[in-house]
Amino acid sequence: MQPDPTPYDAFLLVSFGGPEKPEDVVPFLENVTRGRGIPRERLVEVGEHYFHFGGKSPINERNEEFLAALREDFAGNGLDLPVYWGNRNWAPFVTDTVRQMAADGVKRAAVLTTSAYASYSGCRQYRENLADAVAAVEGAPVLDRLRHYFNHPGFVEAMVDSTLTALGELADRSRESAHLVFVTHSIPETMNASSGPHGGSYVREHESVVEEIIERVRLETGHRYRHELTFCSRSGAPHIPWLEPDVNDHLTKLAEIAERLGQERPAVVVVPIGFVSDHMEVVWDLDTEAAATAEKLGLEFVRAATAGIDPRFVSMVRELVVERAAVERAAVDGGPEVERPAEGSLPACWDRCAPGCCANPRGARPALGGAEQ
Ligand SMILES: CC1=C(CCC(=O)O)c2cc3nc(cc4[nH]c(cc5[nH]c(cc1n2)c(C)c5CCC(=O)O)c(CCC(=O)O)c4C)C(CCC(=O)O)=C3C
Ligand SMILES: [Fe+2]
Repeated sequence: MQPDPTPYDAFLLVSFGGPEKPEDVVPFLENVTRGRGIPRERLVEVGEHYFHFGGKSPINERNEEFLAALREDFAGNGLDLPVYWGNRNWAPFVTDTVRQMAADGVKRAAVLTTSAYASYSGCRQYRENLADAVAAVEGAPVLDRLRHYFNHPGFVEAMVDSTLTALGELADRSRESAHLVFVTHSIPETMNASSGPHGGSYVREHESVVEEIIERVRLETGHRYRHELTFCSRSGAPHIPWLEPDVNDHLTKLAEIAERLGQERPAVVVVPIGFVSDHMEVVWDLDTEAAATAEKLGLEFVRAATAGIDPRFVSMVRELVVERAAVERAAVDGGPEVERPAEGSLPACWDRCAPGCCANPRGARPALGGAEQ
């Protein structure tokens, strides 16, 4: 059966954006941090990460690969929707893309952001970007932001498999005693406290993904692995608390504990559940920095793959579009209840955010995709 995309006539992927060349790095960082009170030293340091890779972030190429995979998946499954792409911080900017969509006659589009979890940075700020774009473009299409997918089977299963594959890369003798070190982007504690409709969603959603992966890996291997949720890419002023432990500190602690107990140092599998593709945080903070920390500490280190263009993750996007289309049709014609798959302890995420969900620390601004729309 052909999937029915009605009421949608387009799909829009919204992402973070990244620099393409050395001259882009400083203006990109200015876009990201405008009005955010990030210390200059931190910007210089992060700039170095980009210069280390020739001034080019991998994120745009990863998104282009993802878009190509989406187009192929949509076409192969009879979902006849044009696919667009816009970013918050670098070209193609969301507003320019929305202008193009209006020019192409798009009336209503389903929108996926590349962040899987609730938080101001990963949710409401994108909703503000969408509101800004719609306000700036005459005749802009209606934009429906799709639900967060951290617990969608397409994401969870891709991450379970990448974890199993990474475990398989460890030496046989170190496998069972290995630690799974889950990693996501650190955010200020206050941003976690205001994430989701009642606060704390950012950490809670990650914890549910961690538990689900641990349990699924146990079903596959018969072994419940020791694990921890850790954080990377801390930014901001030093006196402002951000989520911890930092991944490097955690690796250091694992080595110290082994030392104290007179045990062999454990192998570690780093599982980047907070990042959907190999962008700068993954290739720098994990593959470069955390790998060097592990090497210095004498810990065997493997980094699990990100969801990337895993076919289940790609199909998930199509399934979310078709699901939301059915939800929107049912709201109009009272059609049957729509199945909304989700794995683990939390239900499928809401489609429209409640008022105040992932509150803006700088005060309320217009945001699309709220319950009032
Ligand atoms: C939750 C979250 C996600 C995941 C959700 C999502 O995907 O949106 C994310 C993604 C990303 N963050 C990225 C890059 C940066 N993030 C920064 C700064 C910050 N991130 C924050 C949070 C998040 N960030 C926060 C609270 C700040 C402090 C400033 C502020 O309050 O806004 C800075 C400034 C320098 C610094 O402070 O580190 C940079 C350069 C890139 C691109 C990487 C590439 O180029 O491949 C991506 C995908
Ligand atoms: Fe970030």
